Amino acid sequence: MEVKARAPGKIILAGEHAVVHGSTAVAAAIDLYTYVTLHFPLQSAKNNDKLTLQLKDISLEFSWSLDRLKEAIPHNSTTLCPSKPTSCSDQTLKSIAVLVEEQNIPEAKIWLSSGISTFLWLYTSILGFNPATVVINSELPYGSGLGSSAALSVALTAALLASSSSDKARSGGWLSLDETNLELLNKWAFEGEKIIHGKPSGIDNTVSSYGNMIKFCSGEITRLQSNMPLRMLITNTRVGRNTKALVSGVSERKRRHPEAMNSLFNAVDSISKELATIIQSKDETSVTEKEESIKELMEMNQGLLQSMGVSHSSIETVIQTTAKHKLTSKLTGAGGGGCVLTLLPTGTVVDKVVEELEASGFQCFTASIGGNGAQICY
Ligand SMILES: Nc1ncnc2c1ncn2[C@@H]1O[C@H](COP(=O)(O)OP(=O)(O)O)[C@@H](O)[C@H]1O
Ligand SMILES: C[C@@](O)(CCOP(=O)(O)O)CC(=O)O
Ligand SMILES: [Mg+2]
Repeated sequence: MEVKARAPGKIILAGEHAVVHGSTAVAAAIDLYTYVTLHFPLQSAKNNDKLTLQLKDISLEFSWSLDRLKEAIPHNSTTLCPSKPTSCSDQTLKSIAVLVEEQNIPEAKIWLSSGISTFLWLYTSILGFNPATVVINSELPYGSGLGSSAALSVALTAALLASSSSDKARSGGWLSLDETNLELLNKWAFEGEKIIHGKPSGIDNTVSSYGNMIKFCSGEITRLQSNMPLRMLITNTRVGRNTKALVSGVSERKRRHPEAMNSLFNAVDSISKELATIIQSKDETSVTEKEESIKELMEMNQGLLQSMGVSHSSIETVIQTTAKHKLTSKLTGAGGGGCVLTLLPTGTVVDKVVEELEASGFQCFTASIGGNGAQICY
């Protein structure tokens, strides 16, 4: 039996980092996905005593005996409760880290460790110690601000919950989830993000679960209906970084300068709320006027992110390059490298700016904004 799921990456239009500290943020799904396929062996099959993880686009495979997993991860199979999202305790995370270390991940790919830990926690928490081969394939760049960690947690959880549900009539295509299942999915995915992000806000897994565009503040979700064209150029600086470390760095700066940092967070909150209002507005304001306001809000948000200490010279190079073409850019996601968003006002011709950015070694692409959320396929 086989179950598939997919979940999108995302861009944060405004509010990253501040959203971890209770400010409003605006995010949208993009049409780059992480795919998860669960293959369950027949009872009679010889390999039905292990759990195998295949990371297709990275060409790596990991395998654990079910007995080894039972030793390390304290799950009582009789109390397995997929309907009750549970955090991975520090103690269990340490045991899971040993299971990951035993796999001898190549040094150059050691950044995978937290993703594999998330996989082990979510798999055993939702499906228990059952044999399977889990194949994961992603279109998203890793550690680049496009929410690959959230897409992993959401797609994996969607496949696991789908495989544990009773009605598995062949769907013949991608099916979206109902509100009840989306809520459960999002809560489990948030537990996965905690392992990778340390202290996630929840916006990434939420927009990956629900799709489209959302306004998010301390767990409160508002679905946004855009009433204007929004085209963004995404430039990957190809500078790797770690969201958990960057998020922790902002928290440390807040500990050292609480009042100043809270003022920054309040300013970001206002920017995100104004952005959401502009995107949804149906008044007679022209698209050009709305685009000019959005450019200004992006510029202000970028300045505040610099003050939080999460910009990077590569990001500044993209910003300066696009500014020469009268375009406005801001980092998206955790920063410190990763991806940069550039607003493309109606009628913008991007050839020249893309040529200049790629000549600097950056990778440019446009992704459609506000697509599907998590989907399953039997
Ligand atoms: N398909 C995947 N397979 C395994 N691990 C993944 C996958 N996608 C993401 N990850 C994990 O998530 C980490 C990147 O998450 P993060 O630092 O939050 O950056 P971002 O979410 O912007 O990509 C990777 O280092 C890896 O541990
Ligand atoms: C920095 C933050 O606001 C977004 C992180 O995005 P990403 O993992 O870099 O794609 C963290 C969070 O909201 O959990
Ligand atoms: Mg992430």
